Amino acid sequence: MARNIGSHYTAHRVLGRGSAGTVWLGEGPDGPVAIKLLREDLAADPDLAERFAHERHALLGLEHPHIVGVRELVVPSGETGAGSAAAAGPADGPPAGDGAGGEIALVMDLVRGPDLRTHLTRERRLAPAEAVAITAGVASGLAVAHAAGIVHRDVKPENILLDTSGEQPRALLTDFGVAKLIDEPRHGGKSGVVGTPDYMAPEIVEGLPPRAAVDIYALVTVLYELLAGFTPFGGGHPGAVLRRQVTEQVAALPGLPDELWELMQQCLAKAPASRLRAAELASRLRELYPALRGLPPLDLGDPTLDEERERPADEELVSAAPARAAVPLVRGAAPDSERATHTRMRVPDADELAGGAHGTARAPRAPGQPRAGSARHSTAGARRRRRLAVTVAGAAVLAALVGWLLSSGGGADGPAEEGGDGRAPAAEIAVVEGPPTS
Ligand SMILES: Nc1ncnc2c1ncn2[C@@H]1O[C@H](COP(=O)(O)OP(=O)(O)OP(=O)(O)O)[C@@H](O)[C@H]1O
Repeated sequence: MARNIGSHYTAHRVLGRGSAGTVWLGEGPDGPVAIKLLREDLAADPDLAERFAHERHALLGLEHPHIVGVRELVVPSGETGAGSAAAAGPADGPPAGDGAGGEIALVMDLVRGPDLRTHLTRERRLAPAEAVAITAGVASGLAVAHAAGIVHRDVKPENILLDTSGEQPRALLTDFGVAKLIDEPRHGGKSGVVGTPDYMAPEIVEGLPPRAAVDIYALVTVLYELLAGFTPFGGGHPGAVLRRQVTEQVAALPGLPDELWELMQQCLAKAPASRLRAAELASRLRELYPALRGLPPLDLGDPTLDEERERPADEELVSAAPARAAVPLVRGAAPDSERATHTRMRVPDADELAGGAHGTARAPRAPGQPRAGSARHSTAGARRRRRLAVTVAGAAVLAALVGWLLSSGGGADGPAEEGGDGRAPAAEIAVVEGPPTS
């Protein structure tokens, strides 16, 4: 049943769900739109509504062929920049944006086509030219955002939509600024980080404030994944992934032209200052594009075989995590026991922080050669893949925690054998698995 959103928009049916809310197919004065309605428990946070209202200008101001445009922001009445009022809908549908239900909704351009996760799952790996074209487009969108002082902070395949309505598919980055707004601490609250470990730049793990270079790191991680079918440091426990982000070097992808690989390595550098800026990344990728045309997807092995071998290890890992009361990904959210997994960790000492003994970065294999690690990065695994995101009370604490994690047994590749030593936990990482991507 249709519901009003603000005074100009109507939501018709659900297109998909994310961790922060539900996206609806809607209708507005200028035709079809997508409407992202934030979860009730998030929207009920007056600070969050205020932050969205405060960022209204930035959210609505980003216009670029590779960015999903935000047309309207509907926030509870009383907040600066509130959307227009309309009658509230029934409890089971999307409520209206008049403040009665306290809703926050982002009215966006409707993208006709799948998200990149869905596309990659279907294709297993993309041909270098396609992967590079997608990445170059998104990089050009990022360049505009970065020039406006906006860092995305959550670049990943789920947030890249493919418009397939034209002759050539066009990649568009969505969810700009949403991660930052949701992540910001309440007044007087603790600081924290929210992100998806596979794409999280090392400086975030180390507690530095996220700057534009984190988006470059994440985007080139996406490029790596499009080419390889798995991310450079993914697999297993999220804490282990975070530790690899900080300590391990990315494994080369056999069969990739040197120039492209060198570019990727530069953008995956641990030091943010070493990475290219978005505009340069876009133009360098476009320069490389003609030489890549006609190259087939990389031949790195059979992901189906990986799936068979790797899935049990992943499940063991989840069940090995100590059970705790559910802790939400997003601060203030209601726990969801069905999709939550958790781990808790103590602060390591200096020796432990040195880490490194349990390195788990995987070298790409020759065809047919099995790969140790998680099913999350195989294509078959991706079909069942649930996104992992991590939230940490105190980003600096995370920096210490991840170094400790593998050395004390939270690592992806040996969780069961290497249990904790019984020291009392002093801080924790809460891990929540998101719903399957639609
Ligand atoms: N502008 C849009 N046009 C068409 N479909 C969209 C649009 N924005 C999002 N969607 C679809 O809605 C679904 C949910 O999107 P949403 O951004 O809420 O979640 P997500 O990015 O998958 O996860 P999360 O928000 O947890 O990172 C996705 O499947 C996406 O393809």
